[in-house]
Amino acid sequence: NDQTGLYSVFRNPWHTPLTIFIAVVGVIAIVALVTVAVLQNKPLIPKYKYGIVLDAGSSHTAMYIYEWPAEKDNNTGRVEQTHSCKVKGPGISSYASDPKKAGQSLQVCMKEAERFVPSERHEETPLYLGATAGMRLLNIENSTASDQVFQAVSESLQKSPFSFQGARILSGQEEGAFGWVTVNYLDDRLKQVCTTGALDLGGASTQISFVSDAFDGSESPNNSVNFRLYGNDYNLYTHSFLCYGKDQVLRMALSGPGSISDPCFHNGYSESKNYMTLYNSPCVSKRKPVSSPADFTHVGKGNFYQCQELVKSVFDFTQCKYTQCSFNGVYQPTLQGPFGAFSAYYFVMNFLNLTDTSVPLQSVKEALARYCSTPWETIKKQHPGIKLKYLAEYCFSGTYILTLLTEGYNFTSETFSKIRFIKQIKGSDAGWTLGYMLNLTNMIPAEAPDTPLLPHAGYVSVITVIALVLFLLFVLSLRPLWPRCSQKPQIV
Ligand SMILES: Nc1nc2c(ncn2[C@@H]2O[C@H](COP(=O)(O)OP(=O)(O)O)[C@@H](O)[C@H]2O)c(=O)[nH]1
Repeated sequence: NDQTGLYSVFRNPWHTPLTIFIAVVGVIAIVALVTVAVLQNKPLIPKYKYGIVLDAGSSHTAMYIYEWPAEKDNNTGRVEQTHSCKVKGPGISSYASDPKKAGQSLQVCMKEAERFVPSERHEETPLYLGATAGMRLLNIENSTASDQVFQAVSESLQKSPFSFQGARILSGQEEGAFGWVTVNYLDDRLKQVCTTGALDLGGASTQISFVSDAFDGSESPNNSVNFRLYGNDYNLYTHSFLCYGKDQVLRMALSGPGSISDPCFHNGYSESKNYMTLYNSPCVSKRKPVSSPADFTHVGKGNFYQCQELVKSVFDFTQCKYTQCSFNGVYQPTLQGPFGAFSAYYFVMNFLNLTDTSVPLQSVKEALARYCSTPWETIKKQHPGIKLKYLAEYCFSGTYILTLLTEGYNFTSETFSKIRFIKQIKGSDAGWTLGYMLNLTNMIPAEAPDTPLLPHAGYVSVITVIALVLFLLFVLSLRPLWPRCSQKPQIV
């Protein structure tokens, strides 16, 4: 008994086998809990999926490769453009007389895509070709030729290792709506009520798309597109003006009165051009004079204000059967919200150094007027690296853009400042291609996806803190077993 008593005085209660066992199991459990929480929620090694879209425009074709993390397909803002390739040569509609060449022209970019998309993903990567206004016009003019071009490009794309999903003409409404989806997706606006309008200027058509409180679709159902994205309903106004891309408007302006001595080209510019090539488009065929010479000399006289009047003459403001119209009798609700203007809007305004819309509209016009009145020789000397075809047209294109925005769409000096001229948003080009792919791959859900309560780092911290608290509680619960300072004198 005495012995036992002595032993109990010297015994460290932590050294009972049960306590040691519980302590070890407790520590292992906590370490395991934290490790599992960290590993389970750590983003896996990035594995990406890919999608390829070819934008067959009127003046050229461009290929875009998109990628997104394989395990998270439907979170906003996660699909990114990783590569783009400009196809050499003109748009596919220019190959009407030799369709095979349209198919061949795509091969260089398709080979590039094979290098940029990892080979184990080739087979499952969807590949789309969408054609816009150039092919819409060819289809109006000669539908057999348009079918042959599609046949040729489809055959060429089927040879690629990707999963070819078809080549087709996008309607103007789709082009406008998908451009709007792209801009708002990249801007992370799709979970919000306030969205950004989209202004797209091509060579053969132009699109305007925006959400307006004043528009419910009833006045002009053809201009209405309804979306349900991430749990929000959008009633989008969109219109595509065929023939109002800048290349076709240039033809219309040239074929009108005063076309030979042209205020939209610089003083000193003089080029011999062919009437046949000018009129070979359904946009201008009605304007063709009964008897015209084979060639004409296109002479510039560099006057912005006269150019503006000439450009205005291509718009019809005389008819409108709705409460309000933009032009050509097309309904347009009151403009609302910020706008992103891309494609040729950006190329032209960027070249002219006029992308800063905080500059008053009047000053923008004055700067363009000064540019237009600069002699052609001076312009060429100032910009030696620029393709002469583009260089010659910037005065016209800038004038057309300002006229379209202010006279056509009714932007005022105040609302003009809400336009942003953009090429890319967060590294991806603004245009219809991304929105088109997101739609076809069902990557934007109608309802908001369930988002985790906490971000990864926050989640791990909370788990760690809870584990520590549990451990402390556990240690405290063993309090009766803690060694105590004995009141009794210790016998040594
Ligand atoms: N200045 C300039 N213009 C360009 C460039 N790339 C395309 N464009 C012009 O921008 C317009 C875009 O046309 P595109 O996309 O082919 O036409 P869409 O099919 O009518 O949408 C055309 O008028 C082209 O000439 C560029 O790099 N610089």
